Amino acid sequence: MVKWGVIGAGGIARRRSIPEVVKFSEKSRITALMDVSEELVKETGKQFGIEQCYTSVEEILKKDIDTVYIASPVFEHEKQVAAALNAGKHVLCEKPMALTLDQTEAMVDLAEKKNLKIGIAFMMRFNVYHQKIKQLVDANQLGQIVYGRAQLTCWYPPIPGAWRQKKVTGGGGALIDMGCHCIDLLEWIIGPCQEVTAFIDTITHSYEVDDTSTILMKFKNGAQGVVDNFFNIPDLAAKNMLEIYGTKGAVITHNSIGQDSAGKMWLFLESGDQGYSSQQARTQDAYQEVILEPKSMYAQEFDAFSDWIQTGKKPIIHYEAGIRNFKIIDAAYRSSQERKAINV
Ligand SMILES: NC(=O)C1=CN([C@@H]2O[C@H](COP(=O)(O)OP(=O)(O)OC[C@H]3O[C@@H](n4cnc5c(N)ncnc54)[C@H](OP(=O)(O)O)[C@@H]3O)[C@@H](O)[C@H]2O)C=CC1
Ligand SMILES: O=C1CO[C@H](CO)[C@@H](O)[C@@H]1O
Repeated sequence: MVKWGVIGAGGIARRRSIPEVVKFSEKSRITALMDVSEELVKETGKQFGIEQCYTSVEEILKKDIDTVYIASPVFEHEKQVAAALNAGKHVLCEKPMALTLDQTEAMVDLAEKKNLKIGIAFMMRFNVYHQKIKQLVDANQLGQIVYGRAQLTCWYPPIPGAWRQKKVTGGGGALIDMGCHCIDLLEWIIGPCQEVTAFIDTITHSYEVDDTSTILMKFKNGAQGVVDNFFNIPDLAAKNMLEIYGTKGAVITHNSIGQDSAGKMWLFLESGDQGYSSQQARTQDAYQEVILEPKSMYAQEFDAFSDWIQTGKKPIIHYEAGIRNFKIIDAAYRSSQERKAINV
């Protein structure tokens, strides 16, 4: 078992990562927690049977842990990641890894210098439906991939003091917070993106970061893609869909993009070249539903990282995805400001 410490135990860590790792992980044991609130960290420790609970980064890093999961607000990542690496711990960092690309690259350089592992918590790659789609695409079952779309939205009204609602603490809005997952999924499934065009605005809420973002991606293999992220659509109104279309078929998911390890998926495979149909009659739903057993994304991402530490097998969530992701996000913000397409 790899011994993990958690820095920032109160938000997503308490809601999803800690409970799911404690319940489902096979290779990772959380043995220490840290959060700024003593009451919260002790309560969380009690809830999950974790005895070592601290309120300072220095304290937790002195303990006998192999690696840390950093799930504090984004503006804290840079210094906490550096502290962890300097203390000789491997790091799995929540997304986005930092506020800027420069900070992200500096973290990776430090990890390499220290000969330690660093990864980004893009847990959505482990959703069973996304894994299935990746297999179908890699096996050429959908033919040449021509289009992909990934959507993640939530209703996020102004909240006093919320770090996500200020550029200096969150790095940006809907795009960096939620779009990072969507961009990552499309690049992982379709391949590297080479050009981005975007419209990114704040049209509903009173905060400074974007609540409305649509980006158009052109991939090196010729495929095109759309990533749409909104903080101003009611939660139940959006299906958070992943759609991948190829010359031989397509897959569509509903609610597979998000924090739940669940979702629904439909697959259409063409049986042969049907020729051109001038009628365009689409009278029956040709899609078949694919039903898979959900598996905790958070437990899988921890275990893949633990495996990297124990066996050297590189996981699909290593730091390169974090750097690529930032380059595309930066290009998108620039495209929207300069009103032109940007090469990545
Ligand atoms: N992969 C996923 O599913 C998700 C990932 N995230 C990512 O996880 C990270 C945290 O987000 P989220 O959980 O929503 O944020 P929250 O603000 O809800 O929670 C973070 C926790 O860290 C605490 N904290 C604040 N400052 C520090 C500090 N200096 N050191 C340690 N802990 C601190 C907070 O305490 P206090 O509340 O008192 O400030 C809180 O308990 C972000 O990178 C975010 O993008 C977020 C949601 C989902
Ligand atoms: O990573 C994340 C997953 O989805 C959330 C919305 O549902 C985001 O806000 C969050 O930061």
